[in-house]
Amino acid sequence: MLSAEHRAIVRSTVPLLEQGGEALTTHFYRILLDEHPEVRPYFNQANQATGEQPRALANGVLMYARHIDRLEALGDLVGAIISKHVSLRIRREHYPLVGASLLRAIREVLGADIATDAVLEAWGVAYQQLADILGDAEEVIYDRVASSPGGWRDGRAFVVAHKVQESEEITSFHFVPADGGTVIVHEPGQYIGLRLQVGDQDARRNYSLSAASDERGYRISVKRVPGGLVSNYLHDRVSVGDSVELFPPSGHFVLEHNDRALVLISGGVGITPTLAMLQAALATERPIHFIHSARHGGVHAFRDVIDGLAAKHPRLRRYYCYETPRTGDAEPDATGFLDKDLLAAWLPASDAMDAYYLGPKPFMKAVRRALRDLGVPDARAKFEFFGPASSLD
Ligand SMILES: NC(=O)C1=CN([C@@H]2O[C@H](COP(=O)(O)OP(=O)(O)OC[C@H]3O[C@@H](n4cnc5c(N)ncnc54)[C@H](O)[C@@H]3O)[C@@H](O)[C@H]2O)C=CC1
Repeated sequence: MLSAEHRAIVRSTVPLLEQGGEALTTHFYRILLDEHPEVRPYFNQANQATGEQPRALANGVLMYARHIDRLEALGDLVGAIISKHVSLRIRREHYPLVGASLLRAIREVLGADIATDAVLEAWGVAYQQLADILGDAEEVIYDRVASSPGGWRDGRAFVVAHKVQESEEITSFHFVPADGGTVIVHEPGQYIGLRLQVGDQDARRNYSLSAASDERGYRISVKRVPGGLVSNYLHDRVSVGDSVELFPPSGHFVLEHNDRALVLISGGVGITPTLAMLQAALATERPIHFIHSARHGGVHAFRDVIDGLAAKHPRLRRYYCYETPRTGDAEPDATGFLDKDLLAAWLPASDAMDAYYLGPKPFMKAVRRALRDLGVPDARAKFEFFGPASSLD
């Protein structure tokens, strides 16, 4: 049971975590992955290398410690973590491994003078509280999804029904269940967990679903990431008829249904969830502004699809921005980086819209700043970003 004294100790470690949180979590991940190789499939090694994963965890730990007296203030962060865990099928038995590694890392990085037995005890109890909150919420979702029409628990075998090259670097995969059954209807914006055996490695990844659900299957659209284990394997080795294992859809970056104009702003492969959102919104009467940035025409996926929809639905306006167009590219609406001036010209009135945006981090930073400058309230500008939102400021 987390006592007032435990809470006080945890709170007092916040400044230390703020200074050294990343060093701590980098060390923590090293301990966890070295001593428990069985959890490696849950972590994308590319995100480890860039420091994204340790950073995201540092943020989570810090926010938790800061709000230990008022956990409800964590709001969206807890939902995002739970969604991520659910999509990778994190189980209760994983939490003690993480907890033990975290405590050891605290002791080794901070040293015994700071990380006293009392500090470690307080963090041990606090971590257990967090593990219980997350573990309980995750079990509820696993049960609910398993008992929904088309739902399932754990992994389910799917077969690749179509594989479609969408650009020089993005390829779509349509999966249908190997058992011939239906699938749970996902919300536009959600992602799915995929489990693959790549050589002797068991790998798990999330991919945004790039089409609205039709109960028969799912589509993801994957960018080939240089050096990426799973994306290259999918592009080069996975073909029609092959099997993959999927975990049920999850994620809370989802389209909110209302009458306001819908603004979808994406950069690169960040286009994927906006495609599912667009499809869903086209079934309503909402005006839609679809804004997409690509480096050039060769890597611009789904242009034909969007152009076709815009020709059919006059309330869909589409705008494309190419950073550096190549000779022979179809004409974009603007060149260079998407910025405030372009958005000002392309957006509807700021008080009558909901914006959703995602793409690479510098793009998201630029869009966030521009939307704020244009008077779009943060509550009307939603984004998906697996790291501290403050790092977008
Ligand atoms: N569900 C999710 O959260 C998803 C997230 N993503 C993220 O989206 C990102 C997409 O990356 P890529 O396709 O590699 O992008 P990319 O490198 O091809 O760039 C996409 C666009 O962003 C623009 N851009 C870059 N820096 C900019 C800046 N400072 N200001 C304005 N525009 C800028 C580029 O000009 C380009 O037009 C990935 O980092 C991925 O993590 C992608 C899919 C789903």
